[in-house]
Amino acid sequence: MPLVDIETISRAQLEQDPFDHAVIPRSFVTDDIAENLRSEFSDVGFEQSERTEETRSDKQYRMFNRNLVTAGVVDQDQVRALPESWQLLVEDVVSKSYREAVSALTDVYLDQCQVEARMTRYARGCWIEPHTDRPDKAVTHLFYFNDGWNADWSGDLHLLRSADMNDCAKRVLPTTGTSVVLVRSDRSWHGVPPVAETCPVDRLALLVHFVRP
Ligand SMILES: O=C(O)CCC(=O)C(=O)O
Ligand SMILES: [Fe+2]
Repeated sequence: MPLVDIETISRAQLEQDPFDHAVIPRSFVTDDIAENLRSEFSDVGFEQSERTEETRSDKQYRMFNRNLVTAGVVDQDQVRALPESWQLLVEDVVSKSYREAVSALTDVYLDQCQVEARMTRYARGCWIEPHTDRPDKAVTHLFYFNDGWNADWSGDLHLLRSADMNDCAKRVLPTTGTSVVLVRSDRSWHGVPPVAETCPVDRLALLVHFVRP
């Protein structure tokens, strides 16, 4: 039995403004499953990843990552160390039924794509500047795992009309069960402003990418 709600994902509403995306408030089969994944989100095994040079050729960011699936291959050493709920979730994100659900929702052909998946933690000051994602990332699915999120903490997902973080069409708080599907295009601007210094918790997410070979 999948943990992700295949029916809900495949039948979610694809919005066109500011670019093709869907916000899914309840992405797991039950609230108990979502809550269990939240409570078992890892707090070890993350590596800091940062790019903040002023002389820049690519997007700037700071976050902590734990890679679970790379180029379609599950990192068994990482995944075996996870609690059972997260092992099952990794099985879901590499499954055929999940891929078909995301394809049905987005109308993007994903059969040739390789799945990548990583857990991220954004501590205070972590962020990612506005970007559209690499062109080979056909579709991205972001799952969030915070037990509530105060809008004053910043660090929420911004869907943008341009490369300007202030040119924001929609904001999504990173609360448990919420997920967001983004269809990559030259217009798919999004970013996460820095998590506020007053924020008492890390921002927790699972990022799934369908990458064209
Ligand atoms: O964590 C998020 O909400 C977005 C992250 C993102 O856009 C990325 O890593 O490319
Ligand atoms: Fe992104």
